[in-house]
Amino acid sequence: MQNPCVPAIEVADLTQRFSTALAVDRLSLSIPPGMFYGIVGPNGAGKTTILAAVCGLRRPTAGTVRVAGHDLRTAREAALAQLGVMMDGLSLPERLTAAEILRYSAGLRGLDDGWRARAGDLLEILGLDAVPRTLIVEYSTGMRKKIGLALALLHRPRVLVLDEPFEAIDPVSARSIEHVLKQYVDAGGTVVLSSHIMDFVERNCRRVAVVVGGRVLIEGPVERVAGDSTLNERFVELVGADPVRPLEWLS
Ligand SMILES: Nc1ncnc2c1ncn2[C@@H]1O[C@H](COP(=O)(O)OP(=O)(O)OP(=O)(O)O)[C@@H](O)[C@H]1O
Repeated sequence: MQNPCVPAIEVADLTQRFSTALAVDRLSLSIPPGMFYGIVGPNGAGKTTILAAVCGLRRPTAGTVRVAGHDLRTAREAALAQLGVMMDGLSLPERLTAAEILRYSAGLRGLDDGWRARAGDLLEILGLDAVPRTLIVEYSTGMRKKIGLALALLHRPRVLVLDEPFEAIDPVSARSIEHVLKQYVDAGGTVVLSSHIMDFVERNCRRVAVVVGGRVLIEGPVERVAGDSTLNERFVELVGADPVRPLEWLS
């Protein structure tokens, strides 16, 4: 259990400039420990860029990130030790099986023997035990997500950062993953995730930040952000629905 007075993640004035784009613009967020926290926004809003900075995968142009009180710039090792990360594009040893990659990760992290039971549980719950000889290189997109989640959880981090965890995941697996994440939060962990699945965010997240153009448009308890609408309706209202004109060539 984390100290309830110390935010799980604290982002202050985060700015990320790419050559052609200002992806994140002086963004600040304080994410309390022990809850699901959702970051939502339209395509290109900056969600992945924010999460990459939070995980120390990209050094921001400006601003600070603290993980459980540890500044990523001045106490990087302590900050990263608190984190489990699942993001697309993280490279995996492609010629290993799921069990081998978990063993490899446990060795790299110097985990004590308890990792074996956790690895077995994770492989079973995520359905990866059904394909014990399949190499990562042969995995589908959804299977890669699942092994990514298992790797993120193996060392029992205090904060899990998940970029689009349900993208490409079938409904049965999604339910298993939701169950695992709920248990993790019930045990005091913090899940910070980006998602386009408003239904999931509404059902599970205690707080949500709506990010547009690299800035926070609105942040707060999900029921307050949603107001009298569903979160999905509120999102469309906030972000602005594109007018849909009929395409004559389709009729
Ligand atoms: N490596 C990069 N180089 C240049 N521009 C980038 C790079 N990565 C992201 N961007 C730009 O930064 C902005 C934010 O992108 P980001 O991927 O963070 O958005 P997102 O909210 O995660 O989008 P999506 O919902 O589509 O995944 C976009 O304009 C994108 O084109």
